[in-house]
Amino acid sequence: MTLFFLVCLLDQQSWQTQIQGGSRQSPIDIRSSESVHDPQLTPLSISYDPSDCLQIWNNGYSFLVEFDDSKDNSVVSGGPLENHYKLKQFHFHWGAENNRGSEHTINSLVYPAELHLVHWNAEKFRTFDEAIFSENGLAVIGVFLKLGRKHDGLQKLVNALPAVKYKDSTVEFSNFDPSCMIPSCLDYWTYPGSLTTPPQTESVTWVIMKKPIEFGDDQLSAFRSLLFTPFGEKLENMVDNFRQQQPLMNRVVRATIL
Ligand SMILES: NS(=O)(=O)c1ccc(NC(=O)NCCCCO)cc1
Ligand SMILES: [Zn+2]
Repeated sequence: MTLFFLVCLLDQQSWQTQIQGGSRQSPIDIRSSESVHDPQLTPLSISYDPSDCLQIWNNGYSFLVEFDDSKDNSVVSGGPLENHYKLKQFHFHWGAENNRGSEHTINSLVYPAELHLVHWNAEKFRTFDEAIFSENGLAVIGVFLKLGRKHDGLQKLVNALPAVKYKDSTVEFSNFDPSCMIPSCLDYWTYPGSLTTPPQTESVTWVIMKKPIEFGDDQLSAFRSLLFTPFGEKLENMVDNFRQQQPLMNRVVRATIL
């Protein structure tokens, strides 16, 4: 009987591959005991220029804080990355309730929210849109958020959210340093994956920070007060904008031992 169920499971996973057309989809559940400590993983080098910050855009799925990627001032390199990658935007995923919200999970532990800092390989590709569809095109840093003390650095962003309540709204937003949302401990997991929303292209090197940052209940409530819907349409709160975990398939998650 066991062999029968094993065959069904493998068939189901191969079926999922056929349906989703991918063998390296994101997010995943990271099983820390199965991750491989890789001594060759160097620390990440993260350098952001607050003056590159341009605007906030409610795209009807999350709110994106967008950066000027025409210069080389806001970049990440090192760690698992062969090249330097430019910051394009950052956004969050969160739940309607505190027991869900993050896309990645750690040993099935869910956080109430997850930050994604989206970077593209400016050494190999000319534009972000080209990089999205290319191997080694993107590097996304994931940071978990847990409820606790108010995050002072995040408050400037929270105060601007009412201006982008509705889908397709934008507001000018400048002089914000995303470094304030990087944990002081730079330990991370890394694995090859995909975008978690369409086009879900398998072009992402994921770097998931091991330690969460803290933010306050009121700050999470401000996220939940955004709307999926445009002005004049039925009010639908922007919540539960996360994807379910995907099969690990034939992948290894590597971990630092900083
Ligand atoms: N959640 S995630 O994996 O970090 C992610 C990041 C970017 C995107 N997509 C994106 O930036 N698209 C901009 C335009 C796509 C095609 O032109 C989707 C998901
Ligand atoms: Zn995301």
